[in-house]
This record gives sequence, C-alpha cells and structure tokens, in this order.
Amino acid sequence: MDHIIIVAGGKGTRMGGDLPKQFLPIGGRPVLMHTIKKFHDYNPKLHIIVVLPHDQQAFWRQLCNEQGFTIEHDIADGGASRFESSRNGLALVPDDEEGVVGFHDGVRPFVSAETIDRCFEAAREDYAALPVMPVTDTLRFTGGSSAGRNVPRSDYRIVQTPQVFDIALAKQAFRQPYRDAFTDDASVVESLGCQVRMVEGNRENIKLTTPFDLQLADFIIKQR
Ligand SMILES: Nc1ccn([C@@H]2O[C@H](COP(=O)(O)OP(=O)(O)OP(=O)(O)O)[C@@H](O)[C@H]2O)c(=O)n1
Ligand SMILES: C[C@](O)(CO)[C@H](O)COP(=O)(O)O
Repeated sequence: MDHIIIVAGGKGTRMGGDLPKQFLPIGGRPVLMHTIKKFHDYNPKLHIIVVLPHDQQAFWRQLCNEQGFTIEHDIADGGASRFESSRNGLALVPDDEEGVVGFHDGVRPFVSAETIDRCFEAAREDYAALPVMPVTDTLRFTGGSSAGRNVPRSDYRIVQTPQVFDIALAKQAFRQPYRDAFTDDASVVESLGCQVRMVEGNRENIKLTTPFDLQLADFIIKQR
C-alpha cells in the first residue's frame, strides 16, 4: 500500500494572523482541503495521513463537518519540528509494509497530478525521489559579506514536495535523532548515505509561507 503524509503541524509565524495558515480559505475552502483532495484525486486508494497540532484537531473535524468534506484520512499529532511532525505521521504506517510513502507540505495546495505521479513512480524505481524547479533569477552567495558574488544558478534547484521514499528506507531514516540540517524529509534520508532522485516539479506548487503567497493562491484559484 502507498501512503501520503501531509504535514500541517507548524506555527505559520511568517504568515501571521490568528487562523493557522492551513485553515485559511482559498476559493471558499481551507487550504488543507485543497491539498488533501489533490492526492485523493491522484489515487483514491492512497492512505492519507494528516499531521496537525493536537489542539487544532477538534477544530479541523468541525471544519470538515461544516464543509461536508468526506475524504477519509487519519490524523497524527504535530511535533516541535517538521522532522518530528513527519516522524509522528510515519508512525501510522505499518513497519512491515511494502510500498512507498510520500511527505507533503499541507500548505502546498497546487501540486499537480503529474508532479505527484513523477515522484511516486521515481521512488518506486529508485527508492527516493523529490520534485525540483530550476532557479529563474540570478543567484548571489553572500556568506555574511555585504558584497557577495554571483554563483552559477544552473548548479542549484528549488526543492518542493511531495518527497517520496521506500517505506523501509523512510522508517530507518526517521529512527535517527533530530539534526538542524534536516530541513526536509530528503535530507533525513540522505544522511543515511542514500541518493534521492530529482524529478520535475510544477511552478504553481508554491509553499504558502507569507501573506503575499496567499494573494498568489487566490489568483491561481481564480484562473481555474
Ligand atoms: N513543527 C512543524 C513545522 C512545520 N510543519 C509543516 O511543514 C510545512 C512547511 O513548513 P512552513 O511552511 O515553514 O510552516 P511553518 O513552520 O508553520 O511556518 P513558519 O516557519 O513561518 O512558522 C507546513 O505545512 C507546516 O505545517 C509541521 O508539520 N510541523
Ligand atoms: C520541505 C520544504 O518545503 C522543501 O522546500 C521546505 O524545506 C520547508 O522549509 P520551512 O523552512 O519549514 O518552510
């Protein structure tokens, strides 16, 4: 069986506001519902695990009732770091199961079916995969200096989610203790010495991080 862990356990500090960003409405529905639907539409048999802070779970269930949102999913508790949230979600995947497990930011509602498919298929072939996009601006390394210098942008990629792994590999990786360098799930797997295959992401697959991203999200929704 395949699984997707949708992490929405963060604080949303950069977004600000009283309502956690995963619940903010775009096109009349909370962000998180759009994200869950993307994976369900891709594969209705996918086991969906949503990670939310414990004290937001009752509110989420209430939102689902109010909106008539019936896509089945399990819920795990959010943790103090993204690593911990991912690990809590992974605990709901049986240890001895074969298949792949993906990790996706709850606040990336515009992931395309093609990106999801590329990631899941590449992970099935090569154990680990993540979606990337080329850098479109000139890139400057500052390293603390006020002048800095340009670096070749073709050497870099922007990393998105879902990041998908063989289940046994993900289980082994998340048994490691937390390190600050674990900014995404691929970095956890790579620290075992494994390579993660890069596949093409999609431009609209933005992470809703700041209020400006929310304006972009409204724009994207209205184009559909
Ligand atoms: N302890 C955490 C931290 C982050 N996330 C999730 O990881 C994704 C990407 O993180 P980000 O957008 O940075 O969210 P926040 O950490 O909530 O934002 P901020 O850094 O502005 O507080 C989000 O879906 C977020 O909910 C999580 O599940 N648990
Ligand atoms: C996982 C991620 O979205 C890949 O780009 C990113 O690393 C999350 O970073 P954040 O600082 O937690 O937003």
